[in-house]
Amino acid sequence: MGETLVIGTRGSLLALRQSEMIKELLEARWPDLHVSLEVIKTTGDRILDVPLAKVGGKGLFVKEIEEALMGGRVDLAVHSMKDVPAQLPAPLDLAVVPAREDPRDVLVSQRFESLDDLPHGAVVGTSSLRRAAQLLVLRPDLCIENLRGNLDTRLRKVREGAYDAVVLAAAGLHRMGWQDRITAYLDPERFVPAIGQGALGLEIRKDDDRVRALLEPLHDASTARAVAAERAFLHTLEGGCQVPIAGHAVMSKDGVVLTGLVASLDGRTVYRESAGAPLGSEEALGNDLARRLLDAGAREILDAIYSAS
Ligand SMILES: NCc1[nH]cc(CCC(=O)O)c1CC(=O)O
Repeated sequence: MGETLVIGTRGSLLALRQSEMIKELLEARWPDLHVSLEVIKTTGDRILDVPLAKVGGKGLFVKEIEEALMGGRVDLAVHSMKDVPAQLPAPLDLAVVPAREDPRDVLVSQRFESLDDLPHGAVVGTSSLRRAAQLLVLRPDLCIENLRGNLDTRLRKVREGAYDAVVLAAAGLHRMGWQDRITAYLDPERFVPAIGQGALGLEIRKDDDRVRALLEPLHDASTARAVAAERAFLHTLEGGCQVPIAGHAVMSKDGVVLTGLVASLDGRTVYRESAGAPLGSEEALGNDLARRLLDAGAREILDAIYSAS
């Protein structure tokens, strides 16, 4: 009998797929290692009929898994990075960040070819305030309707015609092998992705050197830098996934360029800027860009949203 490692995971098809992928990579790299999955139900999985923005609180999809990690019931949590709040519990560490999947959002529609092709007043389903606000920036005439549920549920609802289109993350569809459902990729300059979208975060106990060493070969330094810039931006804005905030970093050989956006819920007011920095200054870049947006007027948008909720 070799070594064992237990992954704590949500039970959604996408979460299971992502955890399976990490299990396969680890077992391929360490032939004596046996990895098992332990499914944990999170608050976000339990409350499916309420818009996430109304459920409130940060980390709805990670909290129970982090508790299992801290309690020693599991050794590793495989999260979608975009579900992980900027601030982690002190005993835990996002130790390893594997190479990023496609960070873009995509449009999925049965009848229309693109965002511009949607008819006036078309019904688009999303429960993301970020997606809703950016849809309204580009197409103020659209009718945004709340749509929660796992990826498979959302795809079924658009297929059944309950919505003219939905917006989803390319990464989830790619990982599930459902890329044939994608109608159009949205340009990340025009439709800015969520902080951490397309990246996974491997979370462990900070003092667990055994698991840290096992995961080490899966780390991608370039993705980690991009995500560090995006998460510093989020941290300084003090945002959860319940506010219309977007951030996307692109790495080059010698630097990083970060685009950040804060929009009002109706998409009528948008603050958006890009800035670059040399490698190694990702956190400062994210913090600075957030402060610039706050000073430009984003603070008023966020204050209004937080005081209303
Ligand atoms: N909000 C749920 C969620 N969390 C991560 C992904 C996609 C995978 C990723 O971004 O890595 C999704 C689905 C979606 O937004 O379409």
